[in-house]
Amino acid sequence: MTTAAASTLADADPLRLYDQTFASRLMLGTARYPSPAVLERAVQRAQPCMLTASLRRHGALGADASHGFWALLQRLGVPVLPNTAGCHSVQEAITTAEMAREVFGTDWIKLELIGDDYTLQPDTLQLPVAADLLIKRGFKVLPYCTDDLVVCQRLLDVGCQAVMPWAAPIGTGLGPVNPHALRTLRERLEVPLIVDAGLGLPSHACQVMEWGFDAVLLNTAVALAQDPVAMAGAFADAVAAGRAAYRAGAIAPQAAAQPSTPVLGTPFWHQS
Ligand SMILES: CC(=O)[C@@H](O)[C@H](O)COP(=O)(O)O
Repeated sequence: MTTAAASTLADADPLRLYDQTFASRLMLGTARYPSPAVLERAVQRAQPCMLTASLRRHGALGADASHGFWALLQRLGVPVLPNTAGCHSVQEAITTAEMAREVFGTDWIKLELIGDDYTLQPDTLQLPVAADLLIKRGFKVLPYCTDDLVVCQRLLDVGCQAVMPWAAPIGTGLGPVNPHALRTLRERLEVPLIVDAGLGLPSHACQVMEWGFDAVLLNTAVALAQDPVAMAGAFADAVAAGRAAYRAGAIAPQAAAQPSTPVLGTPFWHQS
């Protein structure tokens, strides 16, 4: 953490995941940026709490680019959250996680287990199996999952201390396609919930933070924006605004109009 202890751990409202606290509630992916320089500036602007990195992509870059990418991650000084992107089986995910632990020097892992190549929907039946095995091997697992309540409960049953439901399929930018399911998760689960994937606009991020989600993880909406650095900043501001609104306590919407101009002599509303 660099900036004045990151605003005193984001004004004493840190994100708590496993045994660690983080000042920011934004996680950023590192793929698909126009250049490493743009990625670097976007990260500097957004000040995310974690950066995801794919071991498979890292390995596929070739020696020079791979070293360059690793040097960039180290220079940025943001904790790395390796992922198991592209894995389709439990064994593949475990092997990839073990390699990522060595390469990136961290026990954190974003568990991605793809069940359908067209929608990139997670394999929700195998996810708890993989999470269970990874936790037993000492990993801090953040599983990318759907917004299915029972799947999330199973992931918590095997020891995940947070879950990452999607807003929409990866890379679509659709925003929360099933608000009811997401809000049900928030009502029923008392663990950190991170909305991961499918966010397209800062207002999507603000919306889910207003609902009480603890953080968001996104990549495409920033990396493919016309100005990724400005968009990174817009998302960081939106996440902070949504969190502040959640903590401030919103009014309940109601159908009937009520005058907001005080009646003479009763300038303040008070409960009787
Ligand atoms: C980078 C990463 O972890 C992605 O797999 C993640 O799910 C982000 O999705 P979007 O690209 O839709 O934001």
